[in-house]
Amino acid sequence: MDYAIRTEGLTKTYGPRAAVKDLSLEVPVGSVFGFLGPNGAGKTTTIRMLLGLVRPTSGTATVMGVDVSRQRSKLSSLVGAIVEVPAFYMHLSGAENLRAMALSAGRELPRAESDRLLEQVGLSHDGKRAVKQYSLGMKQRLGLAVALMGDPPVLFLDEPTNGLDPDGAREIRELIVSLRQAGRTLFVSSHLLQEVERFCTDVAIVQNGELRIQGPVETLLASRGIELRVSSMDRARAILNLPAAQEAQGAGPGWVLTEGADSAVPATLRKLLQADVDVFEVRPKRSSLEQLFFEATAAAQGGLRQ
Ligand SMILES: Nc1ncnc2c1ncn2[C@@H]1O[C@H](COP(=O)(O)OP(=O)(O)OP(=O)(O)O)[C@@H](O)[C@H]1O
Repeated sequence: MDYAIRTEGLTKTYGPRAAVKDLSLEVPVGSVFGFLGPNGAGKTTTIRMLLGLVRPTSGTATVMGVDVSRQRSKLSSLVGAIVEVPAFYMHLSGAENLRAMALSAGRELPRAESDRLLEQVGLSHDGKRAVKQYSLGMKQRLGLAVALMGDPPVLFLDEPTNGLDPDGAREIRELIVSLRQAGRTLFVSSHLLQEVERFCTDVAIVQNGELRIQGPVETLLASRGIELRVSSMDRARAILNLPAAQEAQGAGPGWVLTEGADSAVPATLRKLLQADVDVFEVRPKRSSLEQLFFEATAAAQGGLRQ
């Protein structure tokens, strides 16, 4: 497995407090990696270290094989980032802003390239309008166009949908998926677990600067049994040998939960139907990131949280 980003024991302390503690991350090439955690968990500090903006207190981090502390000068061609909505020249157009930003970074941006960047972020038709007329979502997309200058293989987006309305957030999500399809790796920090579940391929959950869980979304949220909505819960439980009072784990009244894999569905249905128990719905019980997060953080707090 090739990793676009890898950290080992990454730590940043401010005075007596550790903002990030002993963090070891593995971000596969071509993934959309959700970096999740509540406010103050250490997400921004981690991103700043990975961008070479903050020096780690200890530990190592590489981006596309480049050590972020020792080879900082090589990082700029490898990464693009939006850490906050960038400060634009409000009276200039989107295209003019891109050219101005490129100039301030010491290079001329050919017209064809600014057109291509605007197209990539869905701003082709608005490139000539002044940025002061842009919505927050459009400004965020223009920020992404800035991050995409030089075509870096890795993009860092810190809370990219913060403050956006549902339409703006959806546009950013679609953009993230299309940027990944072009072969990039996207490292996306967020505290919005439900939202991230929709587009991330991999996630890490951090809390108080420490890693709680990481892995591919598909594996982490794998099926945890089968839920069936039946005409008689008592009889279904007796036939399937399920413990009584199982509602707490199931989806509520009328539903029973079996531990079988998806492949056990036909045999389970046959047993119930042969015993005259009607089955109205069958579905795999999947975990959600939210559930995973509460389980992971509760374990760290000695099981205090449900
Ligand atoms: N320059 C600094 N000096 C002192 N403490 C800091 C500094 N930067 C961050 N911290 C502290 O480190 C901890 C982690 O902050 P960080 O901003 O990385 O968290 P976050 O997960 O990005 O949170 P948010 O979602 O609120 O931005 C916080 O307790 C914060 O107060």
